[in-house]
Amino acid sequence: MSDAAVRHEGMPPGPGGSAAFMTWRFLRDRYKHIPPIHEKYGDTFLIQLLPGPRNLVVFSDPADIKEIFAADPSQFHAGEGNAILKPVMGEHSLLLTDDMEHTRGRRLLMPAFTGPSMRAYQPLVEAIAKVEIDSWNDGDKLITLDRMNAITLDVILQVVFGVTDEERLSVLRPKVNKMVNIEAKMLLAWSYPKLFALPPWRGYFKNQQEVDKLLFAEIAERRAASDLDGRDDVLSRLLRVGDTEGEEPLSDIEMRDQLVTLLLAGHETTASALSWTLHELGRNPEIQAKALAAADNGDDAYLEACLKEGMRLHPIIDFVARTLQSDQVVGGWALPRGTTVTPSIMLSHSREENFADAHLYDPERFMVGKVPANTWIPFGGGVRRCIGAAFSLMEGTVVLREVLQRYSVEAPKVAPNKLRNITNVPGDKAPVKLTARVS
Ligand code: HEM
Repeated sequence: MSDAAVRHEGMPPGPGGSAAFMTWRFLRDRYKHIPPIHEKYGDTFLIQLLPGPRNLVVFSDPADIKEIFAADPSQFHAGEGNAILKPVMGEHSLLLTDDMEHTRGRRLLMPAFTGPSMRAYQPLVEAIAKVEIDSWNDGDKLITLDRMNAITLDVILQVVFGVTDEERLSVLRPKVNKMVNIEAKMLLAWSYPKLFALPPWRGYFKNQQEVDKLLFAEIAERRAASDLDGRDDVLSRLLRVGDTEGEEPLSDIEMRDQLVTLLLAGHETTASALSWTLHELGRNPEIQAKALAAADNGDDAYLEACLKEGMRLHPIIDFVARTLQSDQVVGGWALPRGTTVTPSIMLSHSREENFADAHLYDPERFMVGKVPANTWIPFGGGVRRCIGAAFSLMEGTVVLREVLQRYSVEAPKVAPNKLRNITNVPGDKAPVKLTARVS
């Protein structure tokens, strides 16, 4: 038990009732169902979810969220909650591991995601965006989610995996696209392995084996490449780390698991953030006018603010989770071992005391020093904070700049939230009408 003071009796309040019904509501449309529960029960509440049922305590007060992110990671596990993804991501995935293996993965991966590396990735991201935008025309109805997904997939393949040869890319693209599309029914096979013998599960896993084969071949070839030291992609950087960090370098299987993790964690998330941002700019002409000027003047700070505000208003992932390995006092509540504590990103981002007129899209909030700590948390926090946060902000800013230099956008109607896999995407894929800008 931690030594923080207990301030409340028993478990936090919550809606009770059937766990099956709560689970169904949570999986189906939590964007609609969680806010009224928050309104009724306050900043901390308990919901029960299947299987189990297990207790999930949702937190939205910034002080409690700070406490969870700063807590001892050996007692607040994040990896075990993602175990369902093991058959795809692999047992060494950064998302799935805890304790020493997680610390090792983080230490080896981190250098590829810090400032100097970010600057090296920019020119290729820019080039990938330009190729996509060259295929657009004045007056087109652009399905932003699809087109942003095309860009972010190529960014992962070229900038992260380092595959730039067009012939290889055309083999990888459709296979990797199939792999990232993890529908709920695919997850069923992981609980009932006999399903693997039947279509569509058989097809999904055969495809995964083909992607793995290609990745192992790429890793082997790159290890032996004479130009490894001069290469800028993430895979090459990961192959170079090891000895200097005082760690065994990543093995081929670890490398494969981390690459698939970066693909699954970094592709659709960044595409959704971009799609929501273009949608909001298309709904707010005055803000868009500022963003167009920022794109023309190289004012990346304003473009980044547009992206951050898009992620605030439309959290791409709506909560993160930590499972208690021992009895703990969290936010003044004495919670038993096994409880899952979840900082709610969705509720944090909609707090009026932190974000006045929280329902409005207003990038100005992110212009230097205005957002209080632990209130804007789209990337989670603590030792598990998204390792790709700086990467996705760099990528998103570059793509926005390239798009807005060439086109203004107009969004016909408000897009609904839709959960796809675990990502909050615009339900109608956020179409916009493109108008070419005269340069
Ligand atoms: C808008 C884009 C993105 C969003 C909203 C996002 C969000 C998140 C969130 C909420 C977490 C969990 C953090 C926690 O538990 O506290 C996470 C973890 C992670 N993300 Fe991202 N992410 C994005 C882009 C990326 C990119 C581009 C990459 C890599 C190329 C990436 C790789 C990862 C990895 C490897 C983890 C696991 C970190 C760990 O457990 O130590 N993400 N991300």
